[in-house]
Amino acid sequence: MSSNYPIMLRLEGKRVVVVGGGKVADRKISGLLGTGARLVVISPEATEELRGLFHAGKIEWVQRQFSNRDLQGAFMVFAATNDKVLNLSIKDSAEPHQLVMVVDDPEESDFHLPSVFHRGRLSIAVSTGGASPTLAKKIRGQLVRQFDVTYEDYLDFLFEKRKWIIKEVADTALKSRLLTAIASDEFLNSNDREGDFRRLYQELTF
Ligand SMILES: C[C@@]1(CC(=O)O)c2cc3[nH]c(cc4nc(cc5[nH]c(cc(n2)[C@H]1CCC(=O)O)[C@@](C)(CC(=O)O)[C@@H]5CCC(=O)O)C(CC(=O)O)=C4CCC(=O)O)c(CCC(=O)O)c3CC(=O)O
Ligand SMILES: NC(=O)C1=CN([C@@H]2O[C@H](COP(=O)(O)OP(=O)(O)OC[C@H]3O[C@@H](n4cnc5c(N)ncnc54)[C@H](O)[C@@H]3O)[C@@H](O)[C@H]2O)C=CC1
Repeated sequence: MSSNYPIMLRLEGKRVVVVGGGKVADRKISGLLGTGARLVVISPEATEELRGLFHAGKIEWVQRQFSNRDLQGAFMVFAATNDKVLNLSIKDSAEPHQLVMVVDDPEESDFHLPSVFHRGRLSIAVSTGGASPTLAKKIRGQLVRQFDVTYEDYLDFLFEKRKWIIKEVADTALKSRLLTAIASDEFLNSNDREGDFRRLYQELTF
């Protein structure tokens, strides 16, 4: 069995087409909100949530059955209807470069989704490779407790400090010591990260 290759996609401005407007389409769309993708749902029916998103201008809803031309210009496609034959034919009519997920056929899909949560810049994704989405969800629940909201501010601190270190510190040994130090539990749990960083920098440079 070949292994899957995890990546973090930047979808800003890209057309993402979800065919179907049921519970599964709904969950896929909610994971895509906030990515900046141009979200298009093609389906004669849609859930309450999807209708709400359409009325709020967050998604486009083409209220009719799927037609092959809907795939034009799509970067990513979810074949998420309750019609297995149609879902497969959507995959068949896509261009080879389009990323297609067939929600009821993992083997025919170019990708599948992990169970995800975000703490600001930190994203944690769990995948069981199709073995058990339920287990992926359960493991996510365990990690949510372990990686609490503290990480949100902490990641912002790391982001800013790392940018500063890369720009200001030329010495590679010092750079590496600083980057290692700020990624420690001491900084995670500190009440005064800025102060601790100043002190550490002084210790190491004077
Ligand atoms: C292959 C994959 C492709 C894909 O990405 O869709 C896929 C496929 C299928 N899912 C099915 C069922 C369920 N999926 C969920 C939930 C989630 N499914 C997700 C991902 C994936 N699902 C990919 C594999 C990920 C992995 O293995 O790690 C999550 C993680 C992410 C997301 O959807 O955003 C999200 C949890 C999010 C969260 O809350 O954290 C639940 C539980 C629930 O709803 O509570 C059930 C019912 C219980 C059960 O079956 O376990 C069926 C059977 C349909 C049928 O019975 O016909 C298929 C089709 C098949 O397996 O053939
Ligand atoms: N990958 C995943 O995470 C999961 C996948 N599934 C699979 O996903 C399928 C869909 O599940 P639900 O969303 O619960 O079904 P659903 O019955 O709630 O929704 C199906 C949707 O497809 C639309 N549809 C039907 N024919 C269409 C057409 N010709 N063109 C456009 N839209 C059309 C319907 O209007 C409806 O909105 C199920 O059959 C199941 O096998 C189920 C659970 C999880």
